[in-house]
Amino acid sequence: MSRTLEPRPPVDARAGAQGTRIDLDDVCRHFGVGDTVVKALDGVNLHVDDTAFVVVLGPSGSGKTTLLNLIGALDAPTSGTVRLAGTDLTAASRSERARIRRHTVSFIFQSFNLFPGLTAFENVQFGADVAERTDPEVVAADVLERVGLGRRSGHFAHQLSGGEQQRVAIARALATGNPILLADEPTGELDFRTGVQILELLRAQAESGKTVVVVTHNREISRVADRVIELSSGRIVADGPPAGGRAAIADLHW
Ligand SMILES: Nc1ncnc2c1ncn2[C@@H]1O[C@H](COP(=O)(O)OP(=O)(O)OP(=O)(O)O)[C@@H](O)[C@H]1O
Repeated sequence: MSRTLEPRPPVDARAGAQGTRIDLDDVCRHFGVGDTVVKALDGVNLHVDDTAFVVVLGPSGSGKTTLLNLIGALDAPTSGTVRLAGTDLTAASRSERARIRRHTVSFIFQSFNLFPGLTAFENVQFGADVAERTDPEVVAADVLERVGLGRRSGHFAHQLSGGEQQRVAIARALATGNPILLADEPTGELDFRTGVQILELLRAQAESGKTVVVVTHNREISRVADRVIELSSGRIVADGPPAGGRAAIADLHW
């Protein structure tokens, strides 16, 4: 019996009226290491109020992953407030933060992080299960098709190329239906051609109504962003559209 996918709810219906909003006010994240304090983030103000493809750029150690972890409710700031889709994460209970992780944000990692003992289909279904989607199997089949891997659904991670694994990881994130995608160096382990395909897939998500935040040290990737946020030593040192205007993905080189 073939089943059809229920119409996807509009982004705002799942995440509340403020859907894809990200708000950080005066955020510091300091780590005590022995006698010293590492200021991973130091007075960050950031407001993303529309769906967009946002690239956070900065050298190693500038605070990119720390920022992503705070936006994704995986970590809490030392001071300041982080609000996601209108919910103040810094005032939220643990269960409220868990709800945000389930229904608002999804992560994509540099090293894919697929479950090796699960097939591509099962990895993707996991995303739908965690987000408590109705009919997770139908959702998984739909998103695997959308990332062009419908025919590889029975394959395990070790049977897939790096680019295919990253597409499965993106499908797993999409299967949640969550409105905000956070990607930490998603092309870092891929060759240029495959990296470009992954960027195209991520850009398409922003164009279909999600907010996509990509952190990278690769300045070339920032050329295709709607907005580029530059971090240096835990501070935002630039925030705006790419210098020279947004480039087409086909014009990238690295
Ligand atoms: N748990 C921790 N304990 C101590 N210091 C930490 C911790 N997490 C991060 N840091 C420090 O905070 C700073 C920012 O780290 P972060 O990982 O956010 O940088 P990054 O820009 O993502 O770097 P990379 O590009 O190398 O991944 C670094 O100096 C790092 O060593």
